Parts: sequence; C-alpha cells; structure tokens
Amino acid sequence: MITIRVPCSSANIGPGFDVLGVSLSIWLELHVKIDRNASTPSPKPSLNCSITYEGEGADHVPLDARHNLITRTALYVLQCHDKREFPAFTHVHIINPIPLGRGLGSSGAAVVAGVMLGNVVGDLGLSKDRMMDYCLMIERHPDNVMAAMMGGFVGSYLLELDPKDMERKEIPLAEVLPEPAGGEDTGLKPPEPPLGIGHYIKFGWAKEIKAIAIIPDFEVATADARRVLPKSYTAKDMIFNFQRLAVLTTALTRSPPDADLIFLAMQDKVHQPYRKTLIPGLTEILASVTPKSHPGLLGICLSGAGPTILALATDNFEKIAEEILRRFKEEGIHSRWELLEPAHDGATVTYS
Ligand SMILES: Nc1ncnc2c1ncn2[C@@H]1O[C@H](COP(=O)(O)OP(=O)(O)O)[C@@H](O)[C@H]1O
Ligand SMILES: N[C@@H](CCOP(=O)(O)O)C(=O)O
Repeated sequence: MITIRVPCSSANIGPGFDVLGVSLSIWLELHVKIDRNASTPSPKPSLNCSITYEGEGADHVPLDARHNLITRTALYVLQCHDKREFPAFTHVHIINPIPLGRGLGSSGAAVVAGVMLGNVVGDLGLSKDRMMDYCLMIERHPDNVMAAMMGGFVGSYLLELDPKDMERKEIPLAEVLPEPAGGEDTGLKPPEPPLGIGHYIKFGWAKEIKAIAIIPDFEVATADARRVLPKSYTAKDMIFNFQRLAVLTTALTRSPPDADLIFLAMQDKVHQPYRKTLIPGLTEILASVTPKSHPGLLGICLSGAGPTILALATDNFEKIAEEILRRFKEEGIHSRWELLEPAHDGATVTYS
C-alpha cells in the first residue's frame, strides 16, 4: 500500500496575503492500492479509479474520479504524461480530518495530495519542486500549497504565467469548486506547467509558539472570500503590510518571542478588513484579544480566507480559545478549537 500524507495549512498570517503559509498538524491521508490480480469490477469505475472516503465532507465530496478534486488533479498530472486514465484497479481511500471551507487549506492539501497521487501511480519520479509546478497550475495562490508540500513556515512568490495557458480548459481549478471547472477531457493534452513557477523560502519558527485554531461551524468558500477584495489598494495600505511582513518573518523565529512586536506585526490592511462582512465578530475579536488581556498570546489573525481564527501563543491556550469561542457565541456562531503545531516535514509518501 502507498500512503500519502499532507498537512493542513494556515495562509496569510496577518500581513502576508498570498505570500505566507504555515503547515499545521492535521493531516489528509490517502491509502492507495493497485490490485493487479483483481477481477474487473462491474461497472468499471470511471478512469479506472475507485474512491472511498471518511472524515470531513464525507456526506458530499464526490466519489467519482472525474469530479473529486484529488483524483481530477492526479488525472491532470497523468494526462500531461500521455496517460489518459489511472492504472487498472486503482483504489484510493481518503481519510480527511481537515474541515472544508474553513481557511485551513483543505483544497490546497487536496491539490498537493492529488499531484503526489498522479506522480506515484504514474511512476513519474517527479521531485517536490516539480510537483509544486503542477499544484500551482491548479491552485493559483502559492501560500497553502507551498506550506503543505514543503512543510513549516514558508514564504513564496510566483513567476507570471502565460495567460493563454491559464485559460486552457483541461486544467482543473481548485477555486471554482464545487462543480468541476476545467479538467475537461477535450482529447487534447493539457499544457504542462512551465519549470519553476513557484519559489519559496522556509523561515524558522520559535519552538515555544503553538497555533490555536478556532473553527466556526460555517463555511466560507475561498472563491467567495476573494471576490470581496478590492482590485486596487492605496500605497499607504500596501506599505502598512510590507512593513509588518518584513518584521514578522524574523520575529516568529526569535526565542523567547516578543509578544508586543509580533502582535502589531500581524496586523493587516489587505484582506481582513474586507472579509469582515463574511465573518460576524471578526473585527471585534481581532481588536480585543491582545497580549495585555491574554498573557501568552502573541498574535491573532484570520486563517487563510476564514472563517477560522488563528491565534499564535506560548501559553494560556485554553483561556485564549475560550474567549474567542465566547465572542463567536455572542454572534450566534458555534465554534470549536484545536491546538496545533507546525508540520515541519510537509507532504510525505510511504510504501508498505
Ligand atoms: N479531501 C478533499 N477531497 C475532495 N475535495 C476536497 C477535499 N478537501 C477540499 N476539497 C474541495 O475544496 C473545497 C474547499 O476549498 P476552499 O473553499 O478553498 O476552502 P479551504 O479553506 O478549506 O481550502 C471543498 O468544498 C471541496 O470541494
Ligand atoms: N491567500 C489565500 C489563502 C486562502 O486559504 P484557504 O485556506 O482559505 O483556502 C486567501 O486569503 O484568499
């Protein structure tokens, strides 16, 4: 059996919109079997790949390989290598504890898992760097996929891609879900990603820092949360974020962490102010839970596109989480919390 494990991730970390991401300790897992001695099932599963699924989204995630984000992604990788289907008798069991549409990078993890799946079943021998190129054709912001693939606290930038390639219908797009946009079998070979689309650097992460994820029980689709953002920004707001970003990436490596420095360095004017319309209580939570009111807290932000809140802290985890749960409750929102740590290894494949 082949096991593919991919961590969830929290993107942006305040000022680092579409730039920063940290992989965290909830793992999507695929158990892959290719049973060459099996007799042909009837009906033959689409694309030769049967899927079973447990965990978050089990009641609605598609189990047809043409529609499931993980297998559609794998198929894109296979098609780029002249393979139209999965090897006969492929079975993929998906175990997914990452909540969907909450800002913890479930789609990024699915895309990374799908590219790794295509690589292993197609016996393609792609490096992690090359697999990232495929991920970035499908999920077009690098922060989640880069952190999930490479592990730890990561900053990344993209090369600009050819607009003609980007319009090709054969490429599945993570963000236009739930209905498959792209990924169509036009009979044409999809465009292979250019080499080296994404470039990254791993930052340090002080060992004392843990991540509290407060996860509301409603979803915000990333596509919707990107639609509320403006098309242009003032120089003042961009400079506000650049200044904080430059300080934050090093501040989070220092031991002991400096709470006052980090708290202010995690402020943002690029995405959080616009997303408050989608997340009741967001502005109040970000402003009122501080290192002064809650010793041990370092900083607080929206995780990815939300609605999860990410609080970085060294201590007092339960008190910090309870306060944010209470504030969501005042807005009529039920939420739960998890204490997470960076997943430094990123995505892994093991054979047993
Ligand atoms: N394990 C999975 N298997 C199949 N599809 C998935 C999986 N995880 C996420 N997805 C797809 O990605 C969508 C969520 O993506 P998105 O809106 O970007 O939110 P998130 O913040 O969780 O990444 C889900 O509604 C589902 O369509
Ligand atoms: N930079 C993106 C990150 C989206 O992360 P997700 O976990 O919500 O998918 C954005 O903020 O739109």
